[in-house]
This record gives sequence, C-alpha cells and structure tokens, in this order.
Amino acid sequence: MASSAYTKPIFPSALSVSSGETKSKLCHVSFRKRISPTPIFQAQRERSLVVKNGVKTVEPTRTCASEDVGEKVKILVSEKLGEAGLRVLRELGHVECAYELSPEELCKKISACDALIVRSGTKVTREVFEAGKGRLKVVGRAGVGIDNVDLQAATEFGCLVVNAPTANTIAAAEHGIALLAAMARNVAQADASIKAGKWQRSKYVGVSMVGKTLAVMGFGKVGSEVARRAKGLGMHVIAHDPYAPADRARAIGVDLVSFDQAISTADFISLHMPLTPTTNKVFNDNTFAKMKKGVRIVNVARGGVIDEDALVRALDSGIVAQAALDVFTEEPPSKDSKLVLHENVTVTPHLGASTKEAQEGVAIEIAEAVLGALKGELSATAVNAPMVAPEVLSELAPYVVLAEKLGRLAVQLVSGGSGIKSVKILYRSARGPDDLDTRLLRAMVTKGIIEPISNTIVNLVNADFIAKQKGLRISEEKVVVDSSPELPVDSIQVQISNVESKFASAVAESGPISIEGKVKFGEPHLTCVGSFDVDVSLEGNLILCRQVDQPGMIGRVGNILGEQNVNVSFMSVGRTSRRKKAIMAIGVDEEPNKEALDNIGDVPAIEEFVFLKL
Ligand SMILES: NC(=O)C1=CN([C@@H]2O[C@H](COP(=O)(O)OP(=O)(O)OC[C@H]3O[C@@H](n4cnc5c(N)ncnc54)[C@H](O)[C@@H]3O)[C@@H](O)[C@H]2O)C=CC1
Ligand SMILES: O=C(O)C(=O)COP(=O)(O)O
Repeated sequence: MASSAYTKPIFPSALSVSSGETKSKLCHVSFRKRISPTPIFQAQRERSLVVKNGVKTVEPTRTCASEDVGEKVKILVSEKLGEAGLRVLRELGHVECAYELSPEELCKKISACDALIVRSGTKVTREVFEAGKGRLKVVGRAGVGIDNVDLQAATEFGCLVVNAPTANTIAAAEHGIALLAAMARNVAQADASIKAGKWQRSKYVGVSMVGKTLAVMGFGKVGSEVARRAKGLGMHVIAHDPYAPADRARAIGVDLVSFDQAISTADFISLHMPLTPTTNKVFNDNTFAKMKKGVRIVNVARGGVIDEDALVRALDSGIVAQAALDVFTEEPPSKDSKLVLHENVTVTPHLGASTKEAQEGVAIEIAEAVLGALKGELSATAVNAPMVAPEVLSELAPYVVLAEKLGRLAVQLVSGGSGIKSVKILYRSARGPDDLDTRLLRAMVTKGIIEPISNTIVNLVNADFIAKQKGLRISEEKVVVDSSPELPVDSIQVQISNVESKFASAVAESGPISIEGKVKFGEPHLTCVGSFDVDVSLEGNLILCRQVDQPGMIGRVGNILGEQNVNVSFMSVGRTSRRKKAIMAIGVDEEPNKEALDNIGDVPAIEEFVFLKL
C-alpha cells in the first residue's frame, strides 16, 4: 500500500516502520513521536472544581496543573513540620505555616490552597474539603495515622490523601519500649516523688520484663519493631493481627494468635493497630474482663482504641495494674481526666513520632509525596487511591495513558455520548490475573469515559465513586495470553454495551462498541476498532473511515486534509479481506474544519467516518 505520500515522520529519528506486524489484513506505515506521560492526578489541569450545595461544577479560571507547579502553588502547613521538608516544599510553591488554627480559620485559609500538610492535631473534616472548593488537591499527613482526615469526603471531592508511613516507625517503636520499661519500673512516678522531696524505694518496686509474655496488638510496621526489641529484652512475644502474614511473624520468632488468646495470656499488652470503626474501643469492659489480672498496657497507637472510662474501671479493680499512654481519645485530654491523673498511669503527650530524626524524615517524606501529587504523579503513599509500588507505577505508566485514551475514544463513538451504563475492560496479559493490578487502569478508563461527557473532574481518587454515582457499571476481565511476561499488559480492550454507535464499524460482532489498544515502543496505539485491525498511534486527533477497499483512498483523503493544511501524523488501514471493507485510521495534528470533513464524507467509496479527539 503506497501510503508514504501521506505520512511523514514528526521526528524523523523516531521513525519506526512496524514491520513486525505481519498480519495479512493489516497494512500500514507508522511513524511515531514522543509524547510525555499523562499525569494520573491531573484533575485540576486548566479547570477548577467548584462545589455548590454538594454539586460539583468546573470553573475554567483557577489553575494549578502539573506544569504550573511553582509560583501559583500554595501549601498550607498547619502543624510543626521539620525544616528539611519545608525547604523541599519552598522550592516549588508558596508555603504558609499557620499553627493552631480554629476550624473556621482553617476553612477560610484552605479555599486559597492547593495542598494542606497536617500531623495528628488537625481535624481535616468534610467542611475543610468543601471549603477547599476544588482547589485543594492534596492533603499530606506527616505521619502514619489518618484517622483525623475524613477520607470519604476527600475521595468524593477528588482530593488525594497521602501519608508518610515509614519515617516514624522506629521512633514510635522506641517510644513504646520506653513506656514499657518506664511503666514496669515506675520511672515517671518515682521521678515525680523524688522531685517532691521524697525517697520511696519500697513504694516503687517494679516488675521484671524478662520471661514475661508481651502481646503485640497490630503486627504492622511499629508492632513488629516493638516485637523485635522486646525479644531482645528476653520477653516471650505473641501478636494478634488479622491481616499480618505468618511468615513475617515467624521470621521474628513471634506467634500469631487470636485476639482472645493474646489478651488472656499476656502480662504486657502493647497496642499498635490503627483506629478504625473495627478497632474503636476494642479494649472495653468486656475485653478487660478477659485479661490476666495485673496486666500492664502500653498504648502508642490511638486513644480511641481504648474505652477510657472502662480502663479507669479496670485500673481501679486491679485487672489492669498499670497503663502507659501516649495517645488519648481527646488530645490534649481534659486537665481533670481521671485516666491521666490515675496514679498507676504513665502519660506522654503524643510523643511517639517526636524524635529529631523521625520528624526530619517524615517532613521530607511528606513534602516529596505532596509535591509529586501536585505534579500529577502517582503516589506510592496514597491513602484514598490505589497504592502502587513505585516499580509497578513506572511499569504501568504507558498503559495508564493508553487506558485513558481508549476510554476517551470509546465514549466518542457512542451516539449522543450519553446513556452509557455498562463498560467492560478486557486486559490480555501473559501474567496471571493475580499478578496484574488493574485499579489504575480501570480508573483511567473511567476518567477517559466520564470527562468528555460531563463537567465532573475524575481522577484516580474519585474514579470509582464517580462511576457509581453516575450509574456506570465497570466490569473487568483478565485473559492470560501467550505474550511477553516482561510486559504487564499485552492489550486493553474497552467495550461499551447497549448503546448505539455513531460509527457502526466500531461495533463488534458480539454487539458492544469495542476498541482495543496496545503499548508499542512505550506509546499508546489503537490496534482494533470493532472487528477491524488497525495500528495508529494515539496522539493528536483521529479520523476513522470505513470504505470499500480500493486503490487511491489514502491519497484522496490525504489530499483533502492537505488542502486544509491538516497535518497527517499517522495512517493505517485494516481490512476484512482484499477489495472488501476497510477501515482507515488517520492521525491528524489539527482538527479538520467542517469543509474538510464534508469533503471526506463526499468521497463515494467512504461509507462512514468519524472524527475523534484524543
Ligand atoms: N504515637 C505516635 O506518635 C505514633 C502512633 N502511630 C500509630 O501506630 C499505629 C500503627 O502504625 P504502623 O505500624 O506504622 O501502621 P501499619 O499499618 O504498618 O500497622 C498497623 C497494623 O495493624 C493491623 N490491624 C488492623 N486492624 C487490626 C485489628 N483489628 N486488630 C489487630 N491488628 C489490626 C494491620 O493489619 C497492620 O498490620 C497507627 O495507628 C499509627 O497511627 C504511628 C506512629 C507514631
Ligand atoms: O504518625 C502517627 O500516626 C502519629 O501518631 C504521629 O503523630 P504526630 O505527627 O506526632 O502528630
């Protein structure tokens, strides 16, 4: 097929003739140019989400796109953050540190901010996200626990929440061990006593830790570091964690046991689970009653996992001999808190993460995560979006671009563009279904489908939520094929069922509109439309024509476009068999005007055509 007259390389050095494609029904000469990856989190690019009475609309003026990260970016830091992190943030945006804001002050300030960085002391409520009015893109939690952030509201508003999950692990574990030892040896009480002029050696006889059983509740990062250290102190360590892998526990020499077994056999209990609806007040009258009399409890996790009134009762009755608490249901606790004032209780003001080292580490970790998110990068520490390991992110990046473009194309093939209820995404891959994480890809297909037909901003954070809200059912199927296991995905197919197509040839024999794409040379390509194989790089805009296969068609259409100064970047013809029906896919840099499109439609052999924006 003599198509070279109508195709020219954009960047000649990147010319690639796809000679590897030898399918008889596919004829093409392909040229490719470099495209930069689509930022995953580019939600507010050139647009701004405004929420009025819970309804989201888009305003064109406020901008903070990935390219804009710089002067315009405003980051509010509402709690003390390590200087190293502030330096990182200042390199890219305007940073305002404003501490101890009232809820009203926070809401007022947030409306002019792109990002908010908090620790455990700031309540990031639904009102804060509402006040963010779509400008707020990221909330960075400089630490682990995100129980002070309304994640549901964040998700609904398409605001990414990232945390800094690793930099304070050791600090928290060390504080847990410090409290454990201090409690066992009455360090705080004895200190206060001697400072009060007393010398009470017999009053403060402690208990030994060696040989005692420690139950670690929550065997995650902090819990396992506590376990490791407690083993070093000669303790027998057991742990309860419904989600912890047994091999991690085995590696440290810890037995994973049931909740009841843990609390009923332990001499010491150390809490390291997150505060969730399931763990809220999980230590209560009932569970204290199951504990060994004289048990000692350390809480460096969250105050809310303990029913504090019940703990006072358990201390008074002697079930709990001592408690050492770094965290409280309400922080700071009231000055007359019976728990805090209890003589068998040792307290610290939420100091678990407060070492110089941890705070510097956390500050850098969160600054980088927030800046990455503002630049539109996927975050490995996202809390309300798929958390994907960095190596998986980079591997999936070109497929993410492909997924969005396929969604964008598919929706444009639907007559009227609306009324879509059912979308199926089919992934072909050499890898088994469990080895392919498709959450990112699904989110991007959703984004591609929804954004062109609504003024809703869709991003990785809110894709599933928005799809559900719009009554769009997105199903997925993974099919194992014989292709390179080096590549995570061989092809992605997007099918839209029960709709009419404005380009009948895009309807597969089985009924739905169906398009398929692959990543070639790191770039997204459209490889199948309906039942026709094509091969066109997904960039710029696309014209799809169905014609009777005959010589000279490429020339005629190319001439029409050339006359209107429309640059053809890519062209491919797929046909069912010789001299029968063929589909011509033409990549164009500019949008052809009406005259050009009318002229294409007037070519007698062209039976239908459609212009699609990518
Ligand atoms: N006091 C402080 O300054 C600090 C407190 N923390 C708190 O410590 C806690 C743990 O932090 P990380 O170890 O970094 O988190 P992590 O996520 O690594 O570990 C939490 C573990 O708890 C487990 N878990 C969840 N539900 C559970 C349940 N119902 N029963 C038992 N285990 C359950 C999880 O499977 C996970 O393994 C968090 O609540 C965090 O906020 C963390 C750092 C500093
Ligand atoms: O990281 C955590 O979960 C913590 O509790 C640390 O809290 P902070 O940042 O010190 O307010």
